[in-house]
Amino acid sequence: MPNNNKPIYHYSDLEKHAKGTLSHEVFTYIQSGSGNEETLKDNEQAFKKWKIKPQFLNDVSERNLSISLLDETYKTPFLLAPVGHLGAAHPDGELAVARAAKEKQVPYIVSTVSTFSLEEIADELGDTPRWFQLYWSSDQELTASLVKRAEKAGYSAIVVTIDTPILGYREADLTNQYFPLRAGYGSANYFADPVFRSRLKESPEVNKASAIEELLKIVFHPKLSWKDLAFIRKHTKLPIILKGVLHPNDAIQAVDYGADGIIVSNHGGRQLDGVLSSLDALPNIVQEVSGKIPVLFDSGIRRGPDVIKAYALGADAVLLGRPYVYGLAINGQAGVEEVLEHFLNDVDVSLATAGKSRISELDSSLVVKV
Ligand SMILES: Cc1cc2nc3c(=O)[nH]c(=O)nc-3n(C[C@H](O)[C@H](O)[C@H](O)COP(=O)(O)O)c2cc1C
Ligand SMILES: CCCCCCC(=O)C(=O)O
Repeated sequence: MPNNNKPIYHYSDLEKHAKGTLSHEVFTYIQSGSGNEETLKDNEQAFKKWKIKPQFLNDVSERNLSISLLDETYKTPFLLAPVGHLGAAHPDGELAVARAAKEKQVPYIVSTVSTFSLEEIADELGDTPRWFQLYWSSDQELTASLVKRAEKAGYSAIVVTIDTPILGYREADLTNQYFPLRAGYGSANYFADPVFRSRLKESPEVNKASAIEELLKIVFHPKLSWKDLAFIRKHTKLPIILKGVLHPNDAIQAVDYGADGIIVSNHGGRQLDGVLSSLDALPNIVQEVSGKIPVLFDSGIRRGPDVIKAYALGADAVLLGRPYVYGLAINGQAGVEEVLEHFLNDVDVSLATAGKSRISELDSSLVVKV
């Protein structure tokens, strides 16, 4: 990566170099959180409260980083979190991420608000595992169409983001008056959709600005409630995973309403500021639903030991967010690959130096809260 030809390891260096590459508005959109950014900071701080208690002399000469999830085996212990509007970070956007994910065999959760269509991204991914993150539109027919297209394009799970009935109060973006959809990034899935197109008076090719304004009216569905999950179930055979669970009661509801998995996440501190860190939320949620449905985790993963701690606290998989986006901003596909390579090495070294050989060996006996 362009760091005087030196590789970039530190998360703070990734952030610094991305900042030097991107416009102020785009960098701020990626880096910032909502409100006073307390939750954003807490996400990283929470990892410092947990310490690893390694046990040695276990023969860790051969290690395995693979995980089992929803009847599949994934080669890497993390998936790429859905991050929208990636064309703002790099012209190749999600296509570059897809190529890097394919190279490193890392599963990719593609955002609804991607800059390229879910079909174009799937073409780049080949047989790399992929899930589709759904922003459930208030236009139900459009929602059904997105889900059907994802299934047809080989996505193997639908991730319904539940923490975004509307967008969080993002003071930094409001200050900058920067909204990536309006800036032209993130509408590809809608503009390619026959249902969305049928709603427009003029095609997006003729009047892009008006198509984006129509999209902004229906992108979220604030009326959504638990019973609506049956609607998606009717339209797909794919597993349905709810992203944004922080309360154990929501985890229990997820099981009751037939979800196939949940992601404990506070959206990287970008929705409600003042919510608890994802790591603080994890143990109670695991206690309620572990063994019933998989519990995935994101928000604040920056290094290998963070991955170890999340698994030790009961996560069945973790998602990587901002670090790979900074890699993309700095050097496109190669930048993402470098971040993934370093992360895989870091997790491998962290596993061995914690005295373990497999991700599946990580449990709560390995950590202590201080
Ligand atoms: C720039 C940006 C855009 C995001 N876009 C989406 C999105 O489209 N859908 C979604 O469910 N989550 C989205 N997220 C949240 C991520 O999926 C994930 O929860 C978050 O990045 C985790 O926090 P971390 O990156 O600080 O670890 C976005 C996050 C960022 C930073
Ligand atoms: C009006 C569309 C906004 C999409 C938001 C993408 C996202 O999740 C984020 O955190 O930003």
